[in-house]
Amino acid sequence: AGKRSSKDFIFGRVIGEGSFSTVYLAKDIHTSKELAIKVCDKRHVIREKKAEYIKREKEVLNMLSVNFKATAPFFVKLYCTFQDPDRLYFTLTYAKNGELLPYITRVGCFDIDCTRFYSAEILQALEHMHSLGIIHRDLKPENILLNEEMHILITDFGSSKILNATHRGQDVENEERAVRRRNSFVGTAQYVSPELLTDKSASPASDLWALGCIIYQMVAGVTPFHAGSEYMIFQKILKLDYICPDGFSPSAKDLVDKLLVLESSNRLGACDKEGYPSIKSHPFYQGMDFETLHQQTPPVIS
Ligand SMILES: NC(=O)Nc1ccc2c(c1)=C(Cc1cc(-c3cccc(C(=O)NCCN4CCCCC4)c3)c[nH]1)C(=O)N=2
Repeated sequence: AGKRSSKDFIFGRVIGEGSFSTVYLAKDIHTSKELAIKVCDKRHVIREKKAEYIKREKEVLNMLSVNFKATAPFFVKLYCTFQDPDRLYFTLTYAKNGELLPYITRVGCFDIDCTRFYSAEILQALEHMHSLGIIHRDLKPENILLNEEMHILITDFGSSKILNATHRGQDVENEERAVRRRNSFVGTAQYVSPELLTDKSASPASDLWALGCIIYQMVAGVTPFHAGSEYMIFQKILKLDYICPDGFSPSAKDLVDKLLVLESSNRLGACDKEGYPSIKSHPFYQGMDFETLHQQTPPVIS
């Protein structure tokens, strides 16, 4: 098939809103397949100087589909991109059951089986992403989607970072640190790691911090750091000011306490060489078979 255009699709309702994109449910008129199409307004992207983020998202989505891993199929796919004079279009996987967030809030909090299963799928996805040098940097339940079979699909790589494999000299490091200081990017307040707030240096351990926040949220029904303003949330993060309420599973608390560590290199898994064996071997995941998660029937969220 030649280059696609918006004429190849029937656009339906809005199923997602980003700061400079809108996601529509759409149907491919040739195959009747349902898709999600992320549409970016070119003028808005240019005015907000976000072209770099758009390019990065496309690069990361292509890396993830070229390096597909059967035991970690936990990412939206990018099928094709096209543009017209005013907009950019990304055709992506449609996740029929939408975002993970409403499932957590609707039932108040997850039981231990659901928390173990869904945090294990997120960990499996992080292991694969990080093995490719990709850091998500804005991991949160709104960016974790659920397909028809209720398995996760991670999305929104607009804030991600790709670590380059080549060795960098100190001068490059200094220059990059200067760029970071100018770089205003931080993720979503409740899930942002301390290092992103202080010296803007993101590492794969920044996603492990977000995983800790998400596990806490699944067990407690609320995020560990919450306050009336982003500024107050940041203060709580930098002081590690959170508590696990009574009744919080002791093994989940032990795991959360080992991920929500201010010094990124001291987080559980941060020093693992390949993947995250020290997180996978934590008692909270006792008996979990990470390699076959995608073939397991997810526990019913109730
Ligand atoms: N920033 C981004 O990249 N955003 C993206 C990218 C790709 C993508 C994306 C967002 C998607 C978002 C999405 C949203 C939804 C959705 C929106 C609103 C309602 C529902 C819905 O009702 N689903 C049925 C399950 N509900 C869930 C909530 C409790 C009641 C039952 C789904 C389905 N898929 C998607 O399917 N594919």
